Amino acid sequence: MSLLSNLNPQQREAVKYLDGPLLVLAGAGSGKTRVITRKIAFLIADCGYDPRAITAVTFTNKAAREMKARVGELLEGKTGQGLTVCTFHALGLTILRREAKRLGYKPSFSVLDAADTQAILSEITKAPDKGTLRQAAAVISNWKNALITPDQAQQVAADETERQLAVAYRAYQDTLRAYQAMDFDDLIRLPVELFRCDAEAREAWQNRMRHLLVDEYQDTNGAQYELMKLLTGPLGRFTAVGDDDQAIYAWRGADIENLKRLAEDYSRLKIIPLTQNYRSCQRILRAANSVIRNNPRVHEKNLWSELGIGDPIQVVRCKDDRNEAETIAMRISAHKFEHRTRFADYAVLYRGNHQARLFEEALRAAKIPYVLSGGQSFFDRAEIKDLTAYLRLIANQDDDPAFIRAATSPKRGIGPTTLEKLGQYAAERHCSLFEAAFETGLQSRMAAKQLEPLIEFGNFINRLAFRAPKEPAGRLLQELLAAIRYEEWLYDTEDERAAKAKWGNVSEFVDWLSKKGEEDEKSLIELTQTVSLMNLLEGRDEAELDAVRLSTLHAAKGLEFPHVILAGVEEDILPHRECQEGSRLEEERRLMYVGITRAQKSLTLTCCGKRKKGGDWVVCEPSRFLDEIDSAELRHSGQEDDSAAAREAGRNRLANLKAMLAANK
Ligand SMILES: Nc1ncnc2c1ncn2[C@@H]1O[C@H](COP(=O)(O)OP(=O)(O)OP(=O)(O)O)[C@@H](O)[C@H]1O
Ligand SMILES: [Mg+2]
Repeated sequence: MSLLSNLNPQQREAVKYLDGPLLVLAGAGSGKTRVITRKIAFLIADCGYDPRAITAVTFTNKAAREMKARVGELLEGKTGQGLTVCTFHALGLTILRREAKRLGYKPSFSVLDAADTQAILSEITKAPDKGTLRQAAAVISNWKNALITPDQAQQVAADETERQLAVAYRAYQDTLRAYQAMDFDDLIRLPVELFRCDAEAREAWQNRMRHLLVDEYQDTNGAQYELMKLLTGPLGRFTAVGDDDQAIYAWRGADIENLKRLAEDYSRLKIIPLTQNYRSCQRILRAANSVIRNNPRVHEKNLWSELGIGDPIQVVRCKDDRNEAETIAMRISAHKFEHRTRFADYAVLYRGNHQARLFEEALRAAKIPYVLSGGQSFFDRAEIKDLTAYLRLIANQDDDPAFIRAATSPKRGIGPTTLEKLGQYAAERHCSLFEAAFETGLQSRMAAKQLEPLIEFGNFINRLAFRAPKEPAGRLLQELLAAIRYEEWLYDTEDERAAKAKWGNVSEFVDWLSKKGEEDEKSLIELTQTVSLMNLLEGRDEAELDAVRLSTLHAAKGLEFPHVILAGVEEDILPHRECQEGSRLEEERRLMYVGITRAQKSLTLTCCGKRKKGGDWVVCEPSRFLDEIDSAELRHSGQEDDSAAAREAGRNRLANLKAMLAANK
């Protein structure tokens, strides 16, 4: 197969174009991601590029894995060895691992996740509640993403609150440095800082990278854009693809202005639009177009499709949230039976994580297998965080948060008083907790009973740290778990069911790390840094299960499913209660657009008459976005009609369905 077959003329042009910077600006399902995958294979197989000279950036680790696999298939045996496909953060991590020393870091620095950084910020700001803390974290993160230093933040601070935040920002950065730790924003910000002031490093990376491809460009932030510019040099050897109508990460610092900036910064920028949609039936596409038309748009796109008209879009009104979940489960069962599909053909998408619980319950009750994405990550579980604390400390003994967590789980006689004394001593000596534990000065301040477990713990970590660079990660982990008697501790402190579940997670984590260590030939230290990144947006690899996908709208970006159920299409949910006007409402509308355009063959929108919120019933109204779809495309049904006749009809349908399912067994 030619690498240029099954592409339309515009796609083909985009794949072949190598004369300068290129932006493919096009609507959902128009084949942007396909252009990237093909172009990578084309550069390697037809243009003779060394795979090591090509980097592609995707939005999630999962998307990266899929893209890499797809390129592998396209290359049909030709080797793509050395090709980099990863997220912006993983790319930053790769750069920093090699260049850490130039920035005054050791290569085994820690990567902190959001929970760790919030804990540090909470110490610094003494924020009275979670809301204030989150806000402080957001302001600082925005500064970092806009490449504003603590000094500059102090200068531009508009009022006393901002001035205080700027002071906190500096303290926060100093703390991270003392811990030899970086947060997610640093993974982008620091390479930019390096490349801006170190011409040698910059040129080395520019020479190494012959072409950079960026998917979902509309959701990059200022720092990511700067990194892309610095990496691709003045010639702008890149292909960016994106859709301004799908920009849904402004709340995390993404800046849609980056699309405009591209045209301003590169006078030679070539822009290729794509207009044919290959994903969705016409009705779905018309609905998507009619919703997004209500946003003021710079780039009008009128997507069309040849995939037939398709079924009307179902709007199902449910009595309440529980009934919504049950209705969805029932409809999936019935639809699957009728159309002989797979569970994996269905996705239930929703605005907020809290909506997932009822869907999980209903699917479980109906014996429908499901996978959850965008929810609480596997890596956020307490038992996994305990283990990663050990790993982080083994890699980097300056990491105080990891020290505290590892030293106290399982309990080993290092209590709060010991830690407080140790902390005071370390602060006076300007050293890490780990280092302080071994200092002779500490002995005069602590009883032997307190000191002993500290020294023992320190020696234990030292022994593992010595072996970590050389030995297989899996074996080391097994030994670690046995030595700290983690399983026993779980059974001592938790009830049996919880302990069993947690130990199951730990075992799975160890298997996962061992496998990854072998596959990628990575040491425990490198794996540890990667684990923090896994937290960012998604869970671990889901095996290829035949299961319904439960996902937030944000996490569904770039994906497609034959049958999509968009749940909770109600005022105060979608659009979200806090996003009722202006640019925030527009972002909600884009979220709705992203949701609709995930569907290939059928789309169902559900909404409830009332919902339980904090123990009380709240009356709900259908979303204004429903009114934006031409009513001729919609077919309404549901239980709003609570008459005896309607209930009777509902019961009959349920009985019929049960009979059908029984006959199918
Ligand atoms: N020329 C083509 N011929 C046939 N199928 C195509 C073509 N281009 C793309 N497709 C298919 O259309 C679907 C959508 O493509 P793709 O995911 O690349 O779109 P996209 O623009 O990246 O969408 P999104 O904006 O949602 O990320 C995929 O199933 C892809 O395989
Ligand atoms: Mg895509």
